[in-house]
Amino acid sequence: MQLTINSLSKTYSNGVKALKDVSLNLSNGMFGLLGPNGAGKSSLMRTIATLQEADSGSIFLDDLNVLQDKTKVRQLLGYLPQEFGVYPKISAERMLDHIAQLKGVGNKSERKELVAALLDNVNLSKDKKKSLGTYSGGMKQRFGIAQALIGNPKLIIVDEPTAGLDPAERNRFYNLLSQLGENTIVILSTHIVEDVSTLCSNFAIICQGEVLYAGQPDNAVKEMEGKIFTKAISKQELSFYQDDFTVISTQLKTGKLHIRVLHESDPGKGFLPATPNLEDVYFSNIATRVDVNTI
Ligand SMILES: Nc1ncnc2c1ncn2[C@@H]1O[C@H](COP(=O)(O)OP(=O)(O)OP(=O)(O)O)[C@@H](O)[C@H]1O
Repeated sequence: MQLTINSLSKTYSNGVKALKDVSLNLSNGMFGLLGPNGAGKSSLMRTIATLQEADSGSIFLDDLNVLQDKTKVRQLLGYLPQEFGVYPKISAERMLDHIAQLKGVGNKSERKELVAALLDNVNLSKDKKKSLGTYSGGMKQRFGIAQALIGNPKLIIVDEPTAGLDPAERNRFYNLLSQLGENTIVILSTHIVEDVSTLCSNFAIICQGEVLYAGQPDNAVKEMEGKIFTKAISKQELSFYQDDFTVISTQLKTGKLHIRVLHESDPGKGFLPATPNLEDVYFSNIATRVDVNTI
């Protein structure tokens, strides 16, 4: 399948331009949509999920016009929104059975089998009788994936799923997501660079409603080779370095400020060459729009 987004724009009634001429091409596999808070990720996800209108532009899932044929799109869609409410007193098993019924799985024994397979898939079988209100953040997210998988969706959208998960739960969630990508388009919206480097074969960086970069994580990192340099400085010197260099990240460690700069060639002045990573790609792109130095 192919998801083709062409020149999509959206301005909210308060004047915020959430999407500005966004164009992206997605194929089967995991696609990371990376951007800071307020970048426009959720606006894009909600538009693809047919939950809100765009002002202009088009989205096609193969030949299907997403912005017009909403009912057909919803039959192919699995959506895990950023915030989703659960009925606290109902068990995961009963809730999944109910959602499966709503999604048209009428036969009771078929539903039972489906729910058991889903619970097993997201590793919640042993907790299936517990009420959803007692679930941890990670368990809720895994339940969210289970409900999104009902009906064998061809397009799965997960909006910032790992925010707030502890490392073990995040790993469990990564493992679950990485099994999904092969025959479906999975769009993972996140502000966590590690989510993309761990899971995604393709990604885009979005900031202030615009796509700043689209490509493969490995290639993006390769393009940075020989251009990232690091130096430990005192905190007071930062503004001086910011005047002369593109400082893309700062990290305070044992009283020293470790800065990373983007520079076409060795800047000298005590800088050391550094091995680039996806965070460098991310910060060097968004540094053109927002202040990335947070001390
Ligand atoms: N319904 C709305 N009405 C007005 N402005 C909105 C609405 N929804 C979002 N915005 C604004 O649009 C911009 C993009 O928001 P959006 O939620 O799409 O970004 P995001 O990348 O998902 O951010 P976050 O990671 O914080 O969820 C922000 O400036 C936000 O305040």
